[in-house]
Formats: sequence, C-alpha cells, structure tokens
Amino acid sequence: MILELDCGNSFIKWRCVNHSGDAGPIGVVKVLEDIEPAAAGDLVRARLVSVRGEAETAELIAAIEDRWNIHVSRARSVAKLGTVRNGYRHFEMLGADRWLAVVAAYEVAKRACMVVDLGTAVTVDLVDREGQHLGGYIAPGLSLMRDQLNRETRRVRYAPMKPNLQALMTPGVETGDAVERGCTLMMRAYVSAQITSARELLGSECQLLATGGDAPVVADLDGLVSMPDLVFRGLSIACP
Ligand SMILES: Nc1ncnc2c1ncn2[C@@H]1O[C@H](COP(=O)(O)OP(=O)(O)O)[C@@H](O)[C@H]1O
Ligand SMILES: CC(C)(COP(=O)(O)O)[C@@H](O)C(=O)NCCC(=O)O
Ligand SMILES: [K+]
Repeated sequence: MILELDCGNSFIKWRCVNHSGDAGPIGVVKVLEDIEPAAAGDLVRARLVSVRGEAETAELIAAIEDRWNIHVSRARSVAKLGTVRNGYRHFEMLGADRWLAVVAAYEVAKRACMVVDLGTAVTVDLVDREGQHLGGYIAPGLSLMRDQLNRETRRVRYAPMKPNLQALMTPGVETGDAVERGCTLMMRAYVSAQITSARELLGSECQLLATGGDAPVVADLDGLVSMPDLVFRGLSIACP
C-alpha cells in the first residue's frame, strides 16, 4: 500500500492506494496524528505534496518516516512533466498542488482544460490543447472570506451553519444566512466568470474540472466536472 498526502494550508488530505491503483477513501485531517490507515502494516512507501513552508513540510515528512518506517517521496512544481509544460515565469514558484492538478487534468482531458481548486485559496489554472500551462488566478477561499468578516467586524457573528445552496437567491434575514449566501454567491459568480473566460481563451470544448474541499459549492455550474482526487492523480504521475 502507498500512503498519499496532500498538505494544504488548512487540511491534510490523505488516502491509501494499493499496487493495482485502487484507492481508498480520502481522509481530511488537521494533524498527522489523526491519519489512521486501515492496513498500516502493509504500507511500503508514501508520496506527498505540500504547499506549507519548507520547515513544516520537512517535519511532516520526518514524522511520516518515523511513524511508519517508510520512505516519503515529495512532488514539487517542475518545468515539465509528461507533455505538460509549466507556464510560470519561475516554474518553482507555482504551488505544487496547482501543478499536480494541472498535470492530472491534462492527462485526464487530453485537451485544453481549466482547473479550479476551492481550498483555503481558490486557484484557477489554464492549460492549452498542447499541454502548455498558461498560468492562472489566486483568490481567497470561502473560509478566508468568513474568517475575514469575523476578524474585521464587531457584529458579524453567527453559529456555524450548514451550506444551503437551494436558498441562495432568498435574501438573508439573519446574519448567518446573509454571510453564507453572500460569500457563496460571490464564489459561484467568480467561478462562472472563469468558466466563460476559459471557453473564450481555450475554446468551447475545453474541459472544466473542479477540486478542493469547497468544490461542492460550484459543482452544479454549467459544464464543471468535480474530481476530488485530482491532486492525488497528479501525485501518482509525479511520484510513480
Ligand atoms: N470534510 C471537510 N473538512 C474540512 N473542511 C471541509 C470539509 N469539506 C469541505 N470543507 C471545506 O473545504 C475547505 C478546505 O478545503 P481544502 O481543499 O482541504 O483546503 P486546503 O487544500 O487549502 O487545505 C474548508 O475551508 C471547508 O470550507
Ligand atoms: C495558492 C495556494 C496557497 C493554494 O493552496 P491551498 O489553498 O490548497 O492551501 C498554493 O498553491 C500556493 O501556495 N501557491 C504558491 C503561489 C503561487 O501558486 O503563485
Ligand atoms: K488544496
């Protein structure tokens, strides 16, 4: 079994994959200690991608190696992987999660594609039909929007609530509804605009892929296909 880890700024996503490529469910944890592989005894190695700092990432790798006595391969943003070429001016500056999602998206789509990853930040990346990464966009994610309102205002306070996509067009009559609907509508409008722009730039046949913890908020938007394991797919290409 191979342990795969995607260390984002908010959460560590993890899963186990067996040698024939069958993957288990994706776990979402805050700390490494909460990772409980079902068949820990069968783990032979790990592969990891991280957008955290170098010191924190090194600590995570050391902790994994110590806990399960396995080698950890780490994926980084590189100039080229397979037929995908990194479009960043300095390729190593592109978030490694974005790079893996782009590599996986093109491998899945085999044509021009747009990838939106709704995590701590919401990232959008574009790849042309030849596999040339064209760059992309970074904006605050939903949880950052909520946190900012909580931090920068005195009275925007409300108990955590479940998102309700059905009520979006009903104006909120309580603070929680007003914030949740406002932030969700902003996110949906932004992603819709990115879809329109991607189709203009890449052609109407471009593949539109969504991933990340908040992808469900936009999953119903025209033509968008949700792929929760996109970064993990890129990780298996980068660290076979
Ligand atoms: N099971 C979950 N646990 C935590 N956050 C979740 C979960 N499902 C959806 N989310 C949402 O996803 C966001 C985190 O997405 P994620 O892609 O894990 O972020 P990152 O990669 O930046 O760590 C959270 O801010 C939250 O709004
Ligand atoms: C933009 C990101 C913070 C997104 O990470 P996440 O939201 O998954 O935590 C990450 O891709 C990153 O640190 N990028 C480096 C800067 C760049 O991509 O230009
Ligand atoms: K992420």
